[in-house]
Amino acid sequence: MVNVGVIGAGLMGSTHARLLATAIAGAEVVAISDAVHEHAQRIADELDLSTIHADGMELIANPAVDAVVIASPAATHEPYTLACIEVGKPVLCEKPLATSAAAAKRIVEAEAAVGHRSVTVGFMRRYDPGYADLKARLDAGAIGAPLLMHCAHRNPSVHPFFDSAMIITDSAVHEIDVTRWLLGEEIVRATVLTPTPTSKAREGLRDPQLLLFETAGGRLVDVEAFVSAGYAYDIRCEVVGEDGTLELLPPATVALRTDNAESQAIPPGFRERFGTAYLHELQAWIHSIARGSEPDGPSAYDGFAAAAVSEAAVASLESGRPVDVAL
Ligand SMILES: NC(=O)c1ccc[n+]([C@@H]2O[C@H](COP(=O)([O-])OP(=O)(O)OC[C@H]3O[C@@H](n4cnc5c(N)ncnc54)[C@H](O)[C@@H]3O)[C@@H](O)[C@H]2O)c1
Ligand SMILES: O[C@H]1[C@H](O)[C@@H](O)[C@H](O)[C@@H](O)[C@H]1O
Repeated sequence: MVNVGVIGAGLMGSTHARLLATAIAGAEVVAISDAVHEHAQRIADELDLSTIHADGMELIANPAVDAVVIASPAATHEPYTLACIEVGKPVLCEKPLATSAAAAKRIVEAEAAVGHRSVTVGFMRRYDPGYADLKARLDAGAIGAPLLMHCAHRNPSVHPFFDSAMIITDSAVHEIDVTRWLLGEEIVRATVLTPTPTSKAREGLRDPQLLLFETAGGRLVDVEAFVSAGYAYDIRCEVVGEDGTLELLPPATVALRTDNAESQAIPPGFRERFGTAYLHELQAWIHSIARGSEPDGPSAYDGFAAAAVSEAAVASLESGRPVDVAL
Protein backbone atom coordinates (compact mmCIF):
# COMPACT_ATOMS: atom_id res chain seq x y z
CA MET A 1 0.00 0.00 0.00
CA VAL A 2 1.34 3.47 -0.90
CA ASN A 3 0.48 5.99 1.83
CA VAL A 4 -0.15 9.37 0.23
CA GLY A 5 -0.23 12.86 1.73
CA VAL A 6 -2.10 15.61 -0.15
CA ILE A 7 -1.08 19.27 0.12
CA GLY A 8 -3.83 21.72 -0.88
CA ALA A 9 -7.44 20.75 -0.24
CA GLY A 10 -9.14 23.03 -2.75
CA LEU A 11 -10.84 21.98 -5.98
CA MET A 12 -8.00 19.85 -7.36
CA GLY A 13 -6.51 18.57 -4.10
CA SER A 14 -9.87 17.30 -2.89
CA THR A 15 -10.47 15.68 -6.31
CA HIS A 16 -7.12 13.84 -6.08
CA ALA A 17 -7.69 12.88 -2.43
CA ARG A 18 -11.17 11.52 -3.21
CA LEU A 19 -9.91 9.46 -6.16
CA LEU A 20 -6.92 8.11 -4.21
CA ALA A 21 -9.14 7.13 -1.30
CA THR A 22 -11.98 5.58 -3.28
CA ALA A 23 -10.90 4.55 -6.78
CA ILE A 24 -7.14 3.93 -6.98
CA ALA A 25 -5.80 0.43 -6.28
CA GLY A 26 -2.85 0.23 -3.90
CA ALA A 27 -3.19 3.73 -2.44
CA GLU A 28 -4.37 5.15 0.83
CA VAL A 29 -4.64 8.82 1.84
CA VAL A 30 -3.04 9.19 5.27
CA ALA A 31 -2.60 12.96 5.69
CA ILE A 32 -3.88 16.24 4.34
CA SER A 33 -2.63 19.80 4.62
CA ASP A 34 -4.03 23.19 3.69
CA ALA A 35 -3.19 26.75 4.66
CA VAL A 36 -6.89 27.17 5.52
CA HIS A 37 -7.79 24.66 8.23
CA GLU A 38 -11.48 24.39 7.25
CA HIS A 39 -10.51 23.29 3.72
CA ALA A 40 -8.42 20.43 5.10
CA GLN A 41 -11.04 19.59 7.73
CA ARG A 42 -13.80 19.34 5.10
CA ILE A 43 -12.07 16.63 3.07
CA ALA A 44 -10.69 14.94 6.21
CA ASP A 45 -14.27 14.59 7.48
CA GLU A 46 -15.47 13.29 4.12
CA LEU A 47 -12.71 10.68 3.86
CA ASP A 48 -12.47 9.93 7.57
CA LEU A 49 -8.82 11.05 7.91
CA SER A 50 -7.34 11.81 11.30
CA THR A 51 -4.06 13.52 10.30
CA ILE A 52 -4.21 17.19 9.31
CA HIS A 53 -0.99 19.20 9.08
CA ALA A 54 -1.23 22.97 9.31
CA ASP A 55 2.06 23.20 7.39
CA GLY A 56 2.75 21.31 4.13
CA MET A 57 6.43 20.90 5.12
CA GLU A 58 5.31 18.90 8.19
CA LEU A 59 3.26 16.60 5.96
CA ILE A 60 6.31 15.99 3.73
CA ALA A 61 8.43 15.15 6.79
CA ASN A 62 5.78 12.83 8.31
CA PRO A 63 7.32 9.30 8.28
CA ALA A 64 3.85 7.78 7.70
CA VAL A 65 3.69 9.55 4.29
CA ASP A 66 5.37 7.61 1.43
CA ALA A 67 4.43 9.91 -1.46
CA VAL A 68 3.05 13.43 -1.88
CA VAL A 69 0.48 15.12 -4.13
CA ILE A 70 0.90 18.91 -4.37
CA ALA A 71 -2.29 20.73 -5.33
CA SER A 72 -1.74 24.07 -3.62
CA PRO A 73 -1.33 27.33 -5.62
CA ALA A 74 1.49 27.52 -8.19
CA ALA A 75 3.74 29.78 -6.09
CA THR A 76 4.02 27.03 -3.43
CA HIS A 77 5.07 24.26 -5.87
CA GLU A 78 8.81 24.97 -5.91
CA PRO A 79 9.46 24.82 -2.14
CA TYR A 80 7.22 21.79 -1.62
CA THR A 81 8.70 19.87 -4.58
CA LEU A 82 12.27 20.64 -3.50
CA ALA A 83 11.44 19.41 0.01
CA CYS A 84 10.07 16.12 -1.41
CA ILE A 85 13.22 15.62 -3.48
CA GLU A 86 15.34 16.31 -0.39
CA VAL A 87 13.62 13.63 1.72
CA GLY A 88 13.43 11.21 -1.25
CA LYS A 89 9.64 10.97 -1.55
CA PRO A 90 7.92 10.61 -4.95
CA VAL A 91 5.85 13.69 -5.71
CA LEU A 92 3.01 14.37 -8.14
CA CYS A 93 3.00 18.15 -8.50
CA GLU A 94 0.07 19.84 -10.20
CA LYS A 95 0.79 22.08 -13.17
CA PRO A 96 2.46 24.49 -13.54
CA LEU A 97 5.59 22.95 -11.99
CA ALA A 98 6.75 26.42 -10.95
CA THR A 99 5.99 30.07 -11.64
CA SER A 100 9.14 30.73 -13.70
CA ALA A 101 11.52 28.78 -15.91
CA ALA A 102 14.35 29.57 -13.47
CA ALA A 103 12.39 28.04 -10.57
CA ALA A 104 11.50 24.95 -12.64
CA LYS A 105 15.17 24.61 -13.60
CA ARG A 106 16.14 24.57 -9.91
CA ILE A 107 13.79 21.58 -9.48
CA VAL A 108 15.29 19.78 -12.52
CA GLU A 109 18.78 20.37 -11.11
CA ALA A 110 17.87 19.21 -7.58
CA GLU A 111 16.40 15.99 -8.97
CA ALA A 112 19.41 15.42 -11.23
CA ALA A 113 21.74 15.87 -8.24
CA VAL A 114 19.96 12.97 -6.49
CA GLY A 115 20.41 10.85 -9.63
CA HIS A 116 16.92 9.45 -10.18
CA ARG A 117 13.44 10.71 -11.05
CA SER A 118 10.99 11.43 -8.28
CA VAL A 119 8.95 14.28 -9.79
CA THR A 120 5.84 13.84 -11.94
CA VAL A 121 3.98 16.90 -13.25
CA GLY A 122 0.16 16.85 -13.42
CA PHE A 123 -0.17 17.26 -17.19
CA MET A 124 -3.06 14.80 -17.08
CA ARG A 125 -4.16 15.18 -20.70
CA ARG A 126 -1.48 12.63 -21.62
CA TYR A 127 -3.71 10.08 -19.79
CA ASP A 128 -6.99 11.11 -21.46
CA PRO A 129 -8.26 8.25 -23.68
CA GLY A 130 -8.97 10.67 -26.58
CA TYR A 131 -5.54 12.32 -26.53
CA ALA A 132 -3.85 8.91 -26.01
CA ASP A 133 -5.64 7.50 -29.08
CA LEU A 134 -4.74 10.56 -31.14
CA LYS A 135 -1.07 10.22 -30.12
CA ALA A 136 -0.99 6.46 -30.88
CA ARG A 137 -2.46 6.99 -34.38
CA LEU A 138 -0.16 9.93 -35.09
CA ASP A 139 2.87 7.85 -34.05
CA ALA A 140 1.63 4.94 -36.19
CA GLY A 141 1.69 7.24 -39.23
CA ALA A 142 -2.11 7.44 -39.78
CA ILE A 143 -1.88 10.96 -41.27
CA GLY A 144 1.75 10.99 -42.37
CA ALA A 145 3.94 13.84 -41.22
CA PRO A 146 2.09 16.41 -39.09
CA LEU A 147 2.07 19.95 -40.49
CA LEU A 148 -0.30 22.00 -38.34
CA MET A 149 -2.29 21.69 -35.14
CA HIS A 150 -5.44 23.65 -34.20
CA CYS A 151 -6.47 23.76 -30.54
CA ALA A 152 -9.15 25.46 -28.47
CA HIS A 153 -9.21 25.66 -24.67
CA ARG A 154 -12.46 27.19 -23.46
CA ASN A 155 -13.39 27.45 -19.79
CA PRO A 156 -16.87 28.54 -18.73
CA SER A 157 -15.23 30.83 -16.14
CA VAL A 158 -12.16 30.99 -13.89
CA HIS A 159 -11.18 32.09 -10.37
CA PRO A 160 -11.61 35.88 -9.89
CA PHE A 161 -7.84 36.22 -9.27
CA PHE A 162 -7.04 35.04 -12.84
CA ASP A 163 -5.06 37.67 -14.80
CA SER A 164 -4.17 37.85 -18.52
CA ALA A 165 -0.82 36.07 -18.05
CA MET A 166 -2.52 33.20 -16.18
CA ILE A 167 -4.57 32.44 -19.30
CA ILE A 168 -1.19 31.28 -20.63
CA THR A 169 0.61 30.01 -17.52
CA ASP A 170 -2.36 28.23 -15.94
CA SER A 171 -4.65 27.30 -18.86
CA ALA A 172 -2.82 27.22 -22.22
CA VAL A 173 0.11 25.52 -20.46
CA HIS A 174 -1.83 22.30 -21.09
CA GLU A 175 -1.68 22.91 -24.87
CA ILE A 176 2.02 23.72 -24.54
CA ASP A 177 2.58 20.29 -22.99
CA VAL A 178 0.25 18.56 -25.47
CA THR A 179 2.14 20.17 -28.40
CA ARG A 180 5.56 18.98 -27.16
CA TRP A 181 4.19 15.51 -26.33
CA LEU A 182 2.14 14.92 -29.51
CA LEU A 183 4.69 16.32 -31.96
CA GLY A 184 7.78 15.16 -30.05
CA GLU A 185 9.48 18.51 -30.69
CA GLU A 186 10.28 21.60 -28.70
CA ILE A 187 8.42 24.86 -29.23
CA VAL A 188 10.97 27.46 -30.31
CA ARG A 189 8.88 30.63 -30.75
CA ALA A 190 5.60 32.01 -29.38
CA THR A 191 3.35 34.80 -30.60
CA VAL A 192 0.24 35.95 -28.75
CA LEU A 193 -2.44 38.23 -30.20
CA THR A 194 -5.63 39.39 -28.52
CA PRO A 195 -8.88 40.61 -30.08
CA THR A 196 -11.29 43.01 -28.38
CA PRO A 197 -11.98 41.22 -25.07
CA THR A 198 -15.35 39.65 -24.45
CA SER A 199 -17.68 41.98 -22.55
CA LYS A 200 -18.14 39.07 -20.14
CA ALA A 201 -14.49 39.11 -19.02
CA ARG A 202 -13.50 40.85 -15.80
CA GLU A 203 -12.29 44.45 -16.36
CA GLY A 204 -8.73 44.41 -17.75
CA LEU A 205 -8.65 40.69 -18.60
CA ARG A 206 -7.39 40.12 -22.16
CA ASP A 207 -9.68 37.23 -22.95
CA PRO A 208 -9.75 35.44 -25.40
CA GLN A 209 -6.19 35.10 -26.68
CA LEU A 210 -4.78 33.56 -29.84
CA LEU A 211 -1.42 31.83 -29.38
CA LEU A 212 0.80 30.71 -32.22
CA PHE A 213 3.66 28.27 -31.55
CA GLU A 214 6.45 27.37 -33.97
CA THR A 215 8.23 24.07 -33.34
CA ALA A 216 11.84 23.06 -33.97
CA GLY A 217 10.71 20.98 -36.98
CA GLY A 218 8.81 23.90 -38.56
CA ARG A 219 5.27 22.90 -37.57
CA LEU A 220 2.70 25.55 -36.57
CA VAL A 221 0.23 25.26 -33.70
CA ASP A 222 -2.58 27.72 -33.01
CA VAL A 223 -4.40 27.81 -29.69
CA GLU A 224 -7.53 29.77 -28.84
CA ALA A 225 -7.42 30.24 -25.07
CA PHE A 226 -10.73 31.61 -23.79
CA VAL A 227 -11.49 31.44 -20.07
CA SER A 228 -14.79 33.35 -19.94
CA ALA A 229 -16.50 31.30 -22.66
CA GLY A 230 -19.54 30.80 -20.47
CA TYR A 231 -21.32 28.01 -22.29
CA ALA A 232 -19.29 24.92 -21.18
CA TYR A 233 -15.79 23.42 -20.83
CA ASP A 234 -14.77 22.81 -24.42
CA ILE A 235 -11.39 21.34 -25.37
CA ARG A 236 -10.50 20.83 -29.04
CA CYS A 237 -7.50 19.49 -30.86
CA GLU A 238 -6.98 18.69 -34.52
CA VAL A 239 -3.68 17.67 -36.11
CA VAL A 240 -3.37 18.21 -39.86
CA GLY A 241 -0.93 15.89 -41.59
CA GLU A 242 0.27 15.16 -45.14
CA ASP A 243 -2.27 12.32 -45.57
CA GLY A 244 -5.26 13.43 -43.45
CA THR A 245 -6.30 14.83 -40.10
CA LEU A 246 -6.80 13.51 -36.57
CA GLU A 247 -9.31 15.28 -34.35
CA LEU A 248 -10.48 14.73 -30.77
CA LEU A 249 -14.18 13.90 -30.75
CA PRO A 250 -16.57 15.37 -28.18
CA PRO A 251 -16.52 13.11 -25.12
CA ALA A 252 -20.34 12.67 -25.07
CA THR A 253 -21.59 9.07 -25.23
CA VAL A 254 -25.23 9.82 -26.00
CA ALA A 255 -26.99 12.05 -28.54
CA LEU A 256 -30.48 13.34 -27.81
CA ARG A 257 -32.80 13.70 -30.79
CA THR A 258 -36.09 15.42 -30.22
CA ASP A 259 -38.18 18.26 -31.69
CA ASN A 260 -36.41 18.09 -35.07
CA ALA A 261 -33.01 18.63 -33.47
CA GLU A 262 -30.03 16.65 -32.20
CA SER A 263 -27.93 17.58 -29.16
CA GLN A 264 -24.97 16.19 -27.23
CA ALA A 265 -23.82 17.30 -23.79
CA ILE A 266 -20.55 19.23 -23.42
CA PRO A 267 -18.90 18.81 -19.98
CA PRO A 268 -19.45 21.72 -17.57
CA GLY A 269 -15.87 21.69 -16.21
CA PHE A 270 -12.45 20.08 -16.22
CA ARG A 271 -13.34 17.57 -13.51
CA GLU A 272 -16.04 16.08 -15.71
CA ARG A 273 -14.04 16.33 -18.97
CA PHE A 274 -10.82 14.91 -17.56
CA GLY A 275 -12.15 12.66 -14.77
CA THR A 276 -10.83 9.53 -16.51
CA ALA A 277 -7.48 11.20 -17.17
CA TYR A 278 -7.02 12.06 -13.45
CA LEU A 279 -7.86 8.45 -12.60
CA HIS A 280 -5.32 7.00 -15.06
CA GLU A 281 -2.70 9.57 -14.06
CA LEU A 282 -2.99 8.68 -10.37
CA GLN A 283 -3.13 4.93 -11.01
CA ALA A 284 0.00 5.01 -13.22
CA TRP A 285 1.80 7.08 -10.56
CA ILE A 286 0.84 4.71 -7.71
CA HIS A 287 1.81 1.64 -9.78
CA SER A 288 5.25 3.07 -10.51
CA ILE A 289 5.81 3.81 -6.81
CA ALA A 290 4.59 0.34 -5.75
CA ARG A 291 6.90 -1.29 -8.33
CA GLY A 292 9.80 0.83 -7.14
CA SER A 293 10.38 2.03 -10.71
CA GLU A 294 10.88 5.58 -11.89
CA PRO A 295 7.64 7.38 -12.82
CA ASP A 296 7.01 7.39 -16.59
CA GLY A 297 4.67 10.41 -16.68
CA PRO A 298 5.49 14.04 -17.47
CA SER A 299 8.87 14.85 -15.93
CA ALA A 300 10.40 17.84 -14.17
CA TYR A 301 12.06 18.65 -17.51
CA ASP A 302 8.60 18.71 -19.17
CA GLY A 303 7.53 21.13 -16.42
CA PHE A 304 10.60 23.28 -17.09
CA ALA A 305 10.10 23.31 -20.88
CA ALA A 306 6.43 24.29 -20.43
CA ALA A 307 7.47 27.10 -18.07
CA ALA A 308 10.03 28.38 -20.60
CA VAL A 309 7.42 28.44 -23.41
CA SER A 310 4.90 30.12 -21.06
CA GLU A 311 7.47 32.80 -20.28
CA ALA A 312 8.04 33.51 -23.99
CA ALA A 313 4.28 33.62 -24.61
CA VAL A 314 3.69 36.04 -21.73
CA ALA A 315 6.48 38.27 -23.10
CA SER A 316 4.74 38.17 -26.49
CA LEU A 317 1.38 39.01 -24.88
CA GLU A 318 3.05 42.14 -23.50
CA SER A 319 4.94 43.14 -26.68
CA GLY A 320 2.62 41.78 -29.40
CA ARG A 321 5.72 40.39 -31.16
CA PRO A 322 7.08 36.84 -31.65
CA VAL A 323 9.39 35.81 -28.80
CA ASP A 324 12.00 33.02 -28.97
CA VAL A 325 11.87 30.35 -26.28
CA ALA A 326 15.00 30.09 -24.11
CA LEU A 327 15.48 26.44 -23.15
N1 LIG B 1 -4.62 19.43 -13.94
C1 LIG B 1 -5.75 20.12 -13.90
O1 LIG B 1 -6.64 19.94 -14.71
C2 LIG B 1 -5.95 21.12 -12.80
C3 LIG B 1 -7.24 21.56 -12.50
C4 LIG B 1 -7.39 22.52 -11.50
C5 LIG B 1 -6.28 23.00 -10.82
N2 LIG B 1 -5.06 22.54 -11.15
C6 LIG B 1 -3.88 23.02 -10.44
O2 LIG B 1 -3.98 22.61 -9.07
C7 LIG B 1 -3.46 23.63 -8.21
C8 LIG B 1 -4.59 24.06 -7.26
O3 LIG B 1 -5.65 24.59 -8.00
P1 LIG B 1 -7.16 24.60 -7.43
O4 LIG B 1 -8.03 24.94 -8.58
O5 LIG B 1 -7.41 23.37 -6.66
O6 LIG B 1 -7.10 25.85 -6.46
P2 LIG B 1 -7.98 26.10 -5.16
O7 LIG B 1 -7.85 27.55 -4.86
O8 LIG B 1 -9.33 25.52 -5.31
O9 LIG B 1 -7.22 25.26 -4.02
C9 LIG B 1 -5.94 25.58 -3.56
C10 LIG B 1 -5.88 25.22 -2.07
O10 LIG B 1 -4.54 25.41 -1.60
C11 LIG B 1 -4.60 26.03 -0.31
N3 LIG B 1 -3.34 26.68 -0.04
C12 LIG B 1 -2.97 27.97 -0.31
N4 LIG B 1 -1.69 28.17 0.08
C13 LIG B 1 -1.24 26.99 0.57
C14 LIG B 1 -0.02 26.57 1.11
N5 LIG B 1 1.05 27.40 1.20
N6 LIG B 1 0.10 25.29 1.55
C15 LIG B 1 -0.95 24.44 1.46
N7 LIG B 1 -2.15 24.79 0.95
C16 LIG B 1 -2.29 26.04 0.51
C17 LIG B 1 -5.80 26.94 -0.40
O11 LIG B 1 -6.28 27.27 0.90
C18 LIG B 1 -6.78 26.09 -1.19
O12 LIG B 1 -7.57 25.27 -0.35
C19 LIG B 1 -2.97 24.73 -9.14
O13 LIG B 1 -1.61 24.55 -9.39
C20 LIG B 1 -3.77 24.53 -10.42
O14 LIG B 1 -3.13 25.01 -11.57
C21 LIG B 1 -4.87 21.60 -12.10
O1 LIG C 1 -6.24 25.05 -13.35
C1 LIG C 1 -7.18 24.79 -14.34
C2 LIG C 1 -6.93 23.44 -14.96
O2 LIG C 1 -5.61 23.28 -15.31
C3 LIG C 1 -7.84 23.14 -16.14
O3 LIG C 1 -7.48 21.92 -16.75
C4 LIG C 1 -7.78 24.28 -17.16
O4 LIG C 1 -8.72 24.04 -18.18
C5 LIG C 1 -8.08 25.62 -16.52
O5 LIG C 1 -7.99 26.62 -17.49
C6 LIG C 1 -7.12 25.91 -15.38
O6 LIG C 1 -7.47 27.12 -14.77
